[in-house]
Amino acid sequence: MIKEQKAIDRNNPVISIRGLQKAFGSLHILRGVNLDVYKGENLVVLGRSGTGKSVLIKIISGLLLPDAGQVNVLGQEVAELPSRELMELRLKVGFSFQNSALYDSMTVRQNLEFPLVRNSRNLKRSQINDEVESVLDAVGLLQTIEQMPSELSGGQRKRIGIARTLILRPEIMLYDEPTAGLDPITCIEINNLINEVQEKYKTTAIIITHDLTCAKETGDRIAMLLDGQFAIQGTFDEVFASDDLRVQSFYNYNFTE
Ligand SMILES: Nc1ncnc2c1ncn2[C@@H]1O[C@H](COP(=O)(O)OP(=O)(O)OP(=O)(O)O)[C@@H](O)[C@H]1O
Repeated sequence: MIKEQKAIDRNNPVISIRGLQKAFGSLHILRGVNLDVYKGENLVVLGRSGTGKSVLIKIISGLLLPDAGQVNVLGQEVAELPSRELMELRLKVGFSFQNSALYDSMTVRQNLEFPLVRNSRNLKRSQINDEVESVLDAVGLLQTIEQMPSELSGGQRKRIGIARTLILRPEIMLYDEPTAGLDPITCIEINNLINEVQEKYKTTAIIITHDLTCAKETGDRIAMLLDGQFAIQGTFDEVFASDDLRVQSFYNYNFTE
């Protein structure tokens, strides 16, 4: 099922990138990336392994510095922010890591309380409980609240990882390979969850994936990273109607539906 098209305000980018370059030694990964991500959209970034997708979202969240170019997130130039402002911006940018490791020695409740208590020190016990329960309910796992991570399935752990990012109510969600290593049914559940999060929390998201079903079902727009630049952007159908051979071979090797 292709995601329904929705109205997107293209005058209002929450992420705006111009001329972004990043190299590691002689390896030039990002070679003049331009990208706008608009409020409320799910943008899927596709690209072969090693093309720099994770590097891109690490730069957006201030975890890595660019070599050149502008990276504006929620109205601020990330590379120019003093550390305190960068910390504040990071709270608005939720990063759901590929291997969203939970603390094994803590219950689900404690795992979710941890970022909340660390970042919002003045919350009352009852507010913390409410927040934890609300976000767990949103990912459909309220019943696991007192369980240990080892008692959960891979898909459930992934959902709790997303809940842990959501609990700080970020304006932007960055998902790094959200369906990697999951079986097809669990992938569908995670795709649905990404769309539910967008609806319920009105987040803007960048979703990095190799999984074309995930791209089709979660992406309002797709951007393909090819040779260090976003050469092609559009809806899923628009991107894969391209006769660019790099796009065609990506499709043929990755689409399994
Ligand atoms: N901190 C770093 N130091 C040196 N090289 C790095 C660093 N981070 C990433 N790289 C290199 O940059 C390239 C792009 O890495 P990145 O993780 O962004 O790829 P990717 O497109 O996300 O790939 P995959 O789909 O396999 O996760 C790789 O060659 C990687 O080895």
